Amino acid sequence: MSATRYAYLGPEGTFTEVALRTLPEAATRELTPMLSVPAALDAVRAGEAAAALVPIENSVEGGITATLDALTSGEPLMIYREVLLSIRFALLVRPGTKLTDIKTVTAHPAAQPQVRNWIKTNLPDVLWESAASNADGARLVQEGRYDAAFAGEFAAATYGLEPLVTDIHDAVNAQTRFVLVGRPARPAAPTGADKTSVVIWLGPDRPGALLELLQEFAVRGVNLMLIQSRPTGAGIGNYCFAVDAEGHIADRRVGEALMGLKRIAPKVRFLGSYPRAGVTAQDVAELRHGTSDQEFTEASDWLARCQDGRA
Ligand SMILES: O=C(O)C(=O)Cc1ccccc1
Repeated sequence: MSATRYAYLGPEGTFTEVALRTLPEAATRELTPMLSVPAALDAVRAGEAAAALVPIENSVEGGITATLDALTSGEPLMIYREVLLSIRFALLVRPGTKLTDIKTVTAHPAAQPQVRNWIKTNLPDVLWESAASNADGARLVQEGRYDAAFAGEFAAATYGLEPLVTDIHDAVNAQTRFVLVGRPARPAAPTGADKTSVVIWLGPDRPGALLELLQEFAVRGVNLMLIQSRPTGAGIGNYCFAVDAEGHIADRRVGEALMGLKRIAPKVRFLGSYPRAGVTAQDVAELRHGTSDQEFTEASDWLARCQDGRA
């Protein structure tokens, strides 16, 4: 693999590939499908790919744990972009298969909570087995290993299948969030609508430790967009916390919150500051009045004037 390639969760025909192709820079890169999220991230760590696009969160069940864990452990990596994609599944079958023929279905584990009700209504006795990705499930149906796969309708042609049912989605407006991950480097400059991701280890049992963590953000008016606990692997009760916060590490209040965390937590891993998908700087400014660096500077100048008797 060449170091300029972008890796992604493959094989060909995943939602991840569709998400990757929405990035303008993907048009100039060779795109290399990988069999799993850890394999895609390891290709980046090994310098075999410049970056990898992987699914990290969906609006139905939250964090995609395999991705969070692969970012939390191993050689550090950083997130440089995010992509949001609305997800609709199709039930892909070998040509000629009818709904009544289907005894087994497959897809990526993150697909299951998004189609569970549909299965209950339409295929109540079916056996579900997980696949490495939705396109991998389609490939397994082509091979005859399962009767049907939930995947993007666009994957049908690649695997010689046909969409028996389309537009399957238990939750309205189900979205999946993907992140473009590279080796650590300076984050892109703030855009005014940014997100910062960190993982925080709080150490052995200490009453109020999680509250202290949250306070570092709350007292500075930093909004949190995701907090997910993950086992550290060191036994029952040992967790770290993956946190997404609004803002950029170069924003004063976000930088100060991270410094606060560094002081109270035994270990903090900075996973990057990057532009938010689907939100503009104007949206953020309207929603978060009083939190920009400029407003901080004005308030601090006013305080200095008060202290000097010049207010
Ligand atoms: O990209 C894919 O096709 C995947 O397998 C990951 C996934 C799973 C569920 C919804 C969106 C993406």
